[in-house]
Amino acid sequence: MTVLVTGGAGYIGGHMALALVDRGEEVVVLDNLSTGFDWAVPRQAKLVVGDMGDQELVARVIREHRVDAIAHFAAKIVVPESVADPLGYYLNNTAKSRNLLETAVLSGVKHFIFSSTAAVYGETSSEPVGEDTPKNPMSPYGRSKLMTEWMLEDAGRAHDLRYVALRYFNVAGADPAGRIGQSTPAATHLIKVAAQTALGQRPALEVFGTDYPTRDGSCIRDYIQVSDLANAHLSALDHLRRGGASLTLNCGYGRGYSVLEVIDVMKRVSGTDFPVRLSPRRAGDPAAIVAKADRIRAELGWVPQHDDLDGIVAQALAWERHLAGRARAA
Ligand SMILES: NC(=O)c1ccc[n+]([C@@H]2O[C@H](COP(=O)([O-])OP(=O)(O)OC[C@H]3O[C@@H](n4cnc5c(N)ncnc54)[C@H](O)[C@@H]3O)[C@@H](O)[C@H]2O)c1
Ligand SMILES: O=c1ccn([C@@H]2O[C@H](COP(=O)(O)OP(=O)(O)O[C@H]3O[C@H](CO)[C@H](O)[C@H](O)[C@H]3O)[C@@H](O)[C@H]2O)c(=O)[nH]1
Repeated sequence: MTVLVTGGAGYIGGHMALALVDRGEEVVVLDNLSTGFDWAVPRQAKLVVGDMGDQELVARVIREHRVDAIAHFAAKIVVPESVADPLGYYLNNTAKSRNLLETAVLSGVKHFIFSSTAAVYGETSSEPVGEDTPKNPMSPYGRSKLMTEWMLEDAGRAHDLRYVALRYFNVAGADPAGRIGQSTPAATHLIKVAAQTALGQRPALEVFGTDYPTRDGSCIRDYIQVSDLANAHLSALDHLRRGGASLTLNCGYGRGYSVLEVIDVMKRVSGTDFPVRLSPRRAGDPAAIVAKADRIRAELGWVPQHDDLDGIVAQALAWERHLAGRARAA
């Protein structure tokens, strides 16, 4: 039995590939390396460089590696880019996911895990956000993901395929053992950008909006550590292999931190008082989004191990230092 990890050369897929090989699973990664890195794939996993929408290639990989489950991470993930290039996002994230799903069904793969996102909810009035909250995605990125959830739901009803769709909240941190982390140089995620600023790689950290209706005026997010998230996928895989029913679950800790609170933690953990600029709101940012996080614990028995913002920030910082060392050595 082999798990096919699409997007396994990327940030979160790479942590999943690592979590799988760490517990002795056979893993094949399929990645087109558009934002991923071949060196991020664990050496015990096989890397196939190619496109997840290429049905001939995917069918061959499934056959040759006797794939029994697909963990589908491959996607374009930058919200403002999706606003500028919606059709590119619908092609890569929705149309190619359709192809992948069809290949899975035709090839007899019965277990499918999908990387969805809290971006499917959009601006919400309820806090924390439960899985049944009405979906109102604010960007083509969020819509491209919601459409894939719908395809999964329909395909699951029509075919012998069960799935777990995991809606990640804000993913951050790195492998606690320091083997991999978030490596995209132009990443826009707050904790990564704050780590780069603390190391002097950026002149200042911008706070996008301080006039939100929140406790300190800045946006509130639920930051989930990336290996905890990978472990949630392992639990999802075990659930499906046990014959469990299809599920759609939030992945978050159920607690929110504001942008200003995250900055304080980064300053304290790094010991650097880096410059911070108060800037206007960034388009498309909801004021607050925090997971209602009980369903995943009940359904999968998932128990987070790294629910600690100081630790998450320290991991992000350590990984950024590692990347700077790599760049100097290159
Ligand atoms: N990072 C977050 O905070 C976050 C939050 C919610 C959901 N997600 C979802 O998690 C998944 C992984 O995100 P990430 O942060 O690791 O991003 P990432 O950019 O690091 O990883 C995506 C990987 O997919 C690959 N890829 C993209 N299109 C492909 C294609 N057509 N064929 C083959 N490979 C392709 C890229 O090369 C890359 O390695 C995505 O589906 C994303 O929507 C991420
Ligand atoms: O330099 C920065 C970067 C971010 N922020 C703020 O920090 C918060 C978090 O922003 P991120 O860019 O880190 O994350 P988002 O909440 O925008 O989005 C992330 O989580 C979403 C789910 O909630 C989606 O899945 C999306 O793919 C993923 O990037 C936002 O209020 C943003 O305005 C800043 O103030 N300055």
